[in-house]
Amino acid sequence: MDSEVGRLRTVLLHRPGDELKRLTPRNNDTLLFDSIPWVARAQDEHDQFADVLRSRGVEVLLLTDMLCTALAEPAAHEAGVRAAVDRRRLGTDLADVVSSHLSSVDAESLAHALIAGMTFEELPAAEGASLVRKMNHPHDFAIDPLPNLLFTRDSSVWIADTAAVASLAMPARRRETSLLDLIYDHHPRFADTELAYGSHHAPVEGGDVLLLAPGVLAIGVGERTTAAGAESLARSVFADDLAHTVLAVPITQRRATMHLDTVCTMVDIDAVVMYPLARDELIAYTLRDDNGGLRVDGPTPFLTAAADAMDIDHLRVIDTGLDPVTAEREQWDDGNNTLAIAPGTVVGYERNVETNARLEQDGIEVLPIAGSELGSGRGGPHCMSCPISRDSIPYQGKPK
Ligand SMILES: NC(=O)NCCC[C@H](N)C(=O)O
Repeated sequence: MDSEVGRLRTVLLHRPGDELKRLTPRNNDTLLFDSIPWVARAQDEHDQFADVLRSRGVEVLLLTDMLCTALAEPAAHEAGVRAAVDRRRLGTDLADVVSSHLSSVDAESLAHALIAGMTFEELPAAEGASLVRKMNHPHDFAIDPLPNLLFTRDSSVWIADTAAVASLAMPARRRETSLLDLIYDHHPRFADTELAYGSHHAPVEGGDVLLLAPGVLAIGVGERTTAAGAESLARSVFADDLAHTVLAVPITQRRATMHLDTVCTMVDIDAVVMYPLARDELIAYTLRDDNGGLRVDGPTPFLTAAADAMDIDHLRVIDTGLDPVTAEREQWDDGNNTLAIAPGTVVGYERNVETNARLEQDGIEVLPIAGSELGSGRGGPHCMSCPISRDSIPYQGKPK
């Protein structure tokens, strides 16, 4: 997979489940949701998203199904139990109880515990006293839920035929990558898949990684991905021959712009939808391999650096919204966060009326989906999808 826009063949989604039912007004900020979603409606909206993709010939893999299949293998089941049980939180006695309970349950129940977490009152009864059990409220989490698993773009990103497991920055999301490790290591579908990066490296989240063109990556550096992460992913993709140029793009460190894909996504081979303020302000450092070392040039304006690296005259930019206020509102509601399913065809939230109209005016087909509940986690179609296979795009470079 060498672009963000080649015809989408296979994508990994996560249909939200009981983990969303764990959100309360007391924990939603820590768990990175802006409000408490209506879970059944969020599931309907997600089903509609998956159906739109299927109707266009995309194979949709669901993370829970993939995890259950992976966990059917005994080694994966053991690794899953280890990933669920935090001995520092539970203490030795209770950790042993929880481990032995989870070791005895089937793959579906273990997957449920890994995704939806477990409260203290849901733990199995056991002989003997546990101070930890006594001193925690029954509704406290013994295993944290993972409501942000919905945003499969962030936990892993495919570059060429390689799956790069991310290194997530926020404590509420860190354990997600252990589930991706289980799937990529143990699901038969990925037996021959090369793996890259991983959670032991400096922070990189997939929503910051955009495949601008074959061999060209842009990596946002901001609230989630650090400069060390961008440098380390650049070294890794150069060493594996997955890219020749990486653009490290500083983005404002705040929630509205937590990832590069919140301000810019590709909608065609040579076009992006972009937040106007970002268009004027974004810069990029250009990283290339220098005989095993790194060469860093710039900064230069992002759009110039991108066109140079992509070897095209210029990158077409379609603005979010109509006026600055509409643009700000629609950027917040993920108007920029489109998922391309082919060059010039994208999925976008229906609520971003002005941005979608601009896209259509510029010849981009928009397949609208509802997102009133899904959007409460602050992520759109691009965040909610991890493309695994796309057709190659025709070479766009200028004739030499
Ligand atoms: N690529 C993205 O922008 N993903 C959205 C992630 C939203 C999630 N609630 C988070 O804060 O990480």
